[in-house]
Amino acid sequence: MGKTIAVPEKLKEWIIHTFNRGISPVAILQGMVDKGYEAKSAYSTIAAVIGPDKLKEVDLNQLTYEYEDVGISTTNNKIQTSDRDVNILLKMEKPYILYLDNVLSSEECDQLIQLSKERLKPSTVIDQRTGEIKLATGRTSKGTYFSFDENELISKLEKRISEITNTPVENGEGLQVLKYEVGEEYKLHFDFFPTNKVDNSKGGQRIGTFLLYLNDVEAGGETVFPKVGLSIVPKKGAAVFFHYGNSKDQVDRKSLHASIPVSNGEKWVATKWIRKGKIYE
Ligand SMILES: O=C(O)CCC(=O)C(=O)O
Ligand SMILES: [Fe+2]
Repeated sequence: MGKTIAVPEKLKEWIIHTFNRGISPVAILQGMVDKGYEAKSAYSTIAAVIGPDKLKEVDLNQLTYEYEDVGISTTNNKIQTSDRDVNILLKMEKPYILYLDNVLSSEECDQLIQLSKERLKPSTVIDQRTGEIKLATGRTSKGTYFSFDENELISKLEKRISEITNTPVENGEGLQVLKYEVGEEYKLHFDFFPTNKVDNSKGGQRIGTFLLYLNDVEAGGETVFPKVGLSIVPKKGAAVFFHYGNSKDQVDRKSLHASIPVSNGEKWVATKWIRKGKIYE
């Protein structure tokens, strides 16, 4: 026989009301955990009110993120790499975020933009009337990838990122460069993979993102973390590093983020997603 638990009347009403509004039991559970309920007791409470079968898919392990030491020493207000001193402008613990300046020189930013420009292909669409491929109007967002160790500049940056983040270069995915024009954005998202879609043969889950700002943006284009009300203003040569995966394969949902629309000028960024283990041999 299952344990009977006494659920306060108000809480019971709230759970039933929320469930009847179409909110999924998992979201109700997440909401209770976010409000401070312990995951297991929130689970038993909801199970007692609407039935345990509704919570079958829930992975309790993913409900509360355990913060671990990321292994980056920040006591000197800077991080020393073999070719550069990087300044720490901001530190946040939960989620773990560092805003760093002087990560790239102005020349390195320009070089990376230049190299990317050559490979950005204008977005195309198929003309619905004639079937011909034509340039898309209004869709100007573009991106490109550099493969691991692709050229001298990329290798130098990969080494620097690895030293700053204290992760092996082999854990980093190929650098992605994105260009946003006025009005373009990157809507709210997580960078980690859905926890049931992790490929352990390729380094496993993503655990961190190293985002480099390659130019100064005239207006807009901030990287925002709405769960903690943080907005990072792009600055040429600066970078934001956020960490969201631990040794228990949990992911930090506080790392939700977006790039808000550019309102004036353009925005260039380079992203390196870092996995838990080695992607390449
Ligand atoms: O451009 C930004 O500020 C955010 C980019 C981003 O979230 C990503 O590349 O995953
Ligand atoms: Fe992202």
